[in-house]
Amino acid sequence: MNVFENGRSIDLMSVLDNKEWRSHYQERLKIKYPTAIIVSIKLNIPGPIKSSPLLKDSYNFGLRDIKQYLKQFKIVYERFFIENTTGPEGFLAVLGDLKAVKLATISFEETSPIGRLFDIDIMAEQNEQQLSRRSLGYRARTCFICDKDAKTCIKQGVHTLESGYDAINKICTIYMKKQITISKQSQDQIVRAAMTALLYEVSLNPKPGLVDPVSNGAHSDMTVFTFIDSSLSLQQYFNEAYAISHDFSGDDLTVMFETLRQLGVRAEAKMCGATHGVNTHKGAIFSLGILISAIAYGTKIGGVTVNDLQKIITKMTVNLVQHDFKNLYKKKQKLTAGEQQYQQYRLPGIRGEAAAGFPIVMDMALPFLLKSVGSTSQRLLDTLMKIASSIVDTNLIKRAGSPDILTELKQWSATYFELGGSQTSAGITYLKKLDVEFVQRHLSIGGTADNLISTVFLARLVGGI
Ligand SMILES: CC(C)(COP(=O)(O)OP(=O)(O)OC[C@H]1O[C@@H](n2cnc3c(N)ncnc32)[C@H](O[C@H]2O[C@H](COP(=O)(O)OP(=O)(O)OP(=O)(O)O)[C@@H](O)[C@H]2O)[C@@H]1O)[C@@H](O)C(=O)NCCC(=O)NCCS
Ligand SMILES: Nc1ncnc2[nH]cnc12
Repeated sequence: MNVFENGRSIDLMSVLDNKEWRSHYQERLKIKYPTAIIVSIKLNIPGPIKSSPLLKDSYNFGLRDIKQYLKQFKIVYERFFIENTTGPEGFLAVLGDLKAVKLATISFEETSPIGRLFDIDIMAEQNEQQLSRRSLGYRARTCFICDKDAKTCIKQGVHTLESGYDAINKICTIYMKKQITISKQSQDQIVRAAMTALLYEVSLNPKPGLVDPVSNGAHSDMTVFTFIDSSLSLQQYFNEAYAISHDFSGDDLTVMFETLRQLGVRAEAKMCGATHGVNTHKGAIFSLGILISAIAYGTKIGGVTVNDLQKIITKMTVNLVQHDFKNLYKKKQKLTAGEQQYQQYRLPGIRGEAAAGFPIVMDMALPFLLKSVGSTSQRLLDTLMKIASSIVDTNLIKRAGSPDILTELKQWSATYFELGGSQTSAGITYLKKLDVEFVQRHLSIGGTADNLISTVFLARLVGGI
């Protein structure tokens, strides 16, 4: 997730003008609400980009939290300027003790994962000075990169803007993932969501090089019917994956994963039986199996956040990359594309994705899909191309014969979005053109399709599609 994406840079003059405007606004509120405490809430974002769609989302989520921290006080006025190019900000007038209000906002700053990005000023008509953290015995705000005094780091220019952006991205990504919760659902609901995801993905058109109801893309051995047969053959596996994980009571989640893998071997064989030997869903068997297993385990008692789901998955797959890729040179059988690419380029492929907790799906594609607008088809096409912007698709690399193809994939994705994506006829025409090019060059983005399947599955479970 890049929270600065689609953000516009502003100049120093605008920042200074905004500061003056804020100060006047505060003064006016102090006069209008002489017995209230005025709370100014803005984001603390270094650099020229102060606003973007995701920064506005982060602000809105944080605001909801701040109001929770202030719930014991009566709010008599509130006004927010979310669209300000200088960054979202707003004002509250609350009735209560100045110190108590300040302590509540400090508590938000210190305990909420997104609190560090917020700058909250408290003032009242009777107090000339703003109440500071220090005056209440708290240390000054810390730098979100190195944890030292923020003011010193800023003054001395200790960090690059890039490292600041990285830190902000991390804070926002974790925070957003904590906001997405998969509630406890029945085995049937989970399995249905997996089946839905498989069928939605193959029904989507136009996809570059992939199979859909209109075209077989760059796959001469598959049609949409092969995918329907393949999908239906997996229903029992999904049920089993859920059952073994729901019943798992040990602490070592790699044991649960090992059991799952044995089911996966059988599911792959069943898929091959249903498709007459064609690999339609090998990646999806692996990824959806892990997701179902982690959800079944994580929702035994109640809901699980996407952040916690990721933690479960990384515990399940902690040894996966080392285990699967050790001694490849001794292997008698022909190496798979994934193994061969690890040996040649050190690309960890789908195993690496799993071991990292599927970051493309959970950090990027899921929040993107949940926020996307338009018809189901438009939302899924945009999500597919979003995934294409950062995936290391080993299926594509295998077809192209080199990882250099990833640079082209990034560019295709960027051009698609520059043209307006699925919302414009230019974007759709471009996808159709890409499909023709993929077929001519015998390219396919099977890994990207698998990531879309995982994303739709999760979105379905959180009611986002
Ligand atoms: C770990 C396993 C999934 C398998 O590993 P393996 O080494 O056998 O496979 P990989 O080559 O690593 O590829 C795995 C499939 O994952 C998809 N994928 C690729 N990149 C990513 C990514 N970044 N994130 C997620 N998923 C990704 C991709 O699947 C799609 O492509 C399929 C078509 O591929 P292919 O068979 O090569 O067919 P074609 O392109 O048509 O080539 P030709 O036929 O023309 O030559 C399509 O089905 C999509 O699903 C990769 O294929 C797992 O199987 C495993 O654990 N294996 C170890 C043994 C085992 O325990 N097996 C039991 C199963 S749990
Ligand atoms: N629609 C599709 N076409 C080709 N390979 C895929 N793997 C997963 N979905 C696919």
